[in-house]
Amino acid sequence: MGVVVAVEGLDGAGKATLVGALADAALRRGAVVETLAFPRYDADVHAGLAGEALHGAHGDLRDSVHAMAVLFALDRAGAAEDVRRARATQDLVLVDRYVASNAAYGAARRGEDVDGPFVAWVHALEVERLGVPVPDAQVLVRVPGELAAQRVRDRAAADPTRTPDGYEADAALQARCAAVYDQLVERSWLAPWSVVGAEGDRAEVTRTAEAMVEFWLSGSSRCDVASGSSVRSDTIET
Ligand SMILES: Nc1ncnc2c1ncn2[C@@H]1O[C@H](COP(=O)(O)OP(=O)(O)O)[C@@H](O)[C@H]1O
Ligand SMILES: Cc1cn([C@H]2C[C@H](O)[C@@H](COP(=O)(O)OP(=O)(O)O)O2)c(=O)[nH]c1=O
Repeated sequence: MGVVVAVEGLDGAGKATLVGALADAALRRGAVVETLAFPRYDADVHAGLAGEALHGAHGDLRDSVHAMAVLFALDRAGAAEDVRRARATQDLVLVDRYVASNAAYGAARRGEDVDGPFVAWVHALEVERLGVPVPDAQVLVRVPGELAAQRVRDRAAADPTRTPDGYEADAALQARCAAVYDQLVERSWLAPWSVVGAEGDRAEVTRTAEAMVEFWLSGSSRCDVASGSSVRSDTIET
């Protein structure tokens, strides 16, 4: 039975970069690894519609916080079997955005905090009703909002297919979302969290990834990280 780890954070935080480093670290350790990413824009019609709505299509669809969250949730429901199979056959399953993205972005859009109705609604919808598998651990890639926004702008400048979507272009939303993510961590919402800064260089990302993979795959009770690394894992439990 493998470990399912969801990697979360703002747009441009460095999630995909960390997922890549975690996968490399696990492979170097001889582990069998699978990587998934949500939304699955190309593989799932619900995600496809949500992605198009984020870029202004489908009338007022984007205006509805709940409608957008239902689409993202149905995308995950459609992948639930894949996640269960991966957990059964792999040592480590890395998921770039998962249920907590819906909780953080939806609550932020509604101006709610972690105790508001939206976060509870996401849990009831995705976990209790749709049967989306609960992850074993979650990682918040936490960087200052301005750095994440700059990375989104740089990415768009380098790749015209990555124009910022409606959420990415909304700095106030990203700031509220960062606050909700911090509350989700504080509450150990859904599963234990660890927090990683991604402001350092690539070598530091690699060191951090190696320490985290060692922790998950060894099942040790605490995560020893080289000094200078920015991982905070006191919320990890085994
Ligand atoms: N630790 C880091 N140091 C410097 N640049 C980074 C780091 N992590 C990510 N980046 C860069 O920031 C941008 C966004 O990273 P990415 O992993 O795609 O973020 P996300 O998946 O959270 O949107 C990319 O151009 C990436 O190369
Ligand atoms: C997966 C997911 C994403 N989102 C939001 C977060 C992002 O701002 C946006 C798009 O996801 P994102 O991961 O940024 O996709 P990409 O970088 O490929 O465009 O959707 C949710 O609100 N709920 C979810 O369940």
